[in-house]
Amino acid sequence: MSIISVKNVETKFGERLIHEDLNLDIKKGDIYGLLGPSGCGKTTLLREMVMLQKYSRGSINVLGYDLNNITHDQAQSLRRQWGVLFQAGALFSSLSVAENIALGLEEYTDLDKKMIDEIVAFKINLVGLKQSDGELFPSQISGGMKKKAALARALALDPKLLFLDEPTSGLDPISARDFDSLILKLHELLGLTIVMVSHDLKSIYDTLDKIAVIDNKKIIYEGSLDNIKNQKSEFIRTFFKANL
Ligand SMILES: Nc1ncnc2c1ncn2[C@@H]1O[C@H](COP(=O)(O)OP(=O)(O)OP(=O)(O)O)[C@@H](O)[C@H]1O
Repeated sequence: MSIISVKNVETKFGERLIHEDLNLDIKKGDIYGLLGPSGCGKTTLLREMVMLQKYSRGSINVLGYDLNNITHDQAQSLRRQWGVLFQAGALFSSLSVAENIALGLEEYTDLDKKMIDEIVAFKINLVGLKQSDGELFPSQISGGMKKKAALARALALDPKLLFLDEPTSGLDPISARDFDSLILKLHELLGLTIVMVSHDLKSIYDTLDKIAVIDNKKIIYEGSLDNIKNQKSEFIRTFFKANL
């Protein structure tokens, strides 16, 4: 069953064409990677899937909703069903880790404070942080802890779908591998479908089930990593050189 279906999507910024006729299908339970050279439009596609960016042609269907024909209420309901961990979506520096995680629960639910506190404590534990970390502010925690806190925030509303934009970028190799393990654990534990943009080859091989490679405005490959070695693209050959 497709959780996300992208059909003939074209994206333009002014006269500049970024995507031309993109087609891809993400199945329930996949950990699906969007790869490609810098500037090919991976983040833009992710932003289109979560309604933060408009495309100029084609259609995107997410969890059964056609994003071209969606009411305000349906869009709100859809936003509750996914979690997002974007590079730019940093934690609010004036709020503690726990307050950051509680934000979505306060905005989208009418749960009382005691219930919200309990859910926040559960999510802190789920991502492998200590309860005492919840009282700290973003400036007081490491890069790896910030990613975990942002992940706990993304998971606050028990999403079915998780969008991650270069989740291991900026992390040292140990923290990056730790984050990969966490993603795999959460995928199994929560039955999530995960869409991830990544440049991290180790992370790509350790976590992804399926990939789409965008290059020169098009999807030049969609499939498993096993078949990647048969592809003739210059980007694929250079990028995967170490593993071919
Ligand atoms: N809001 C915008 N207005 C104009 N151009 C934009 C906008 N957002 C992105 N772009 C351009 O679209 C292209 C694709 O950007 P995008 O961030 O999606 O690439 P990417 O593949 O994620 O890159 P990277 O791997 O470096 O993060 C870039 O050339 C970027 O400058």
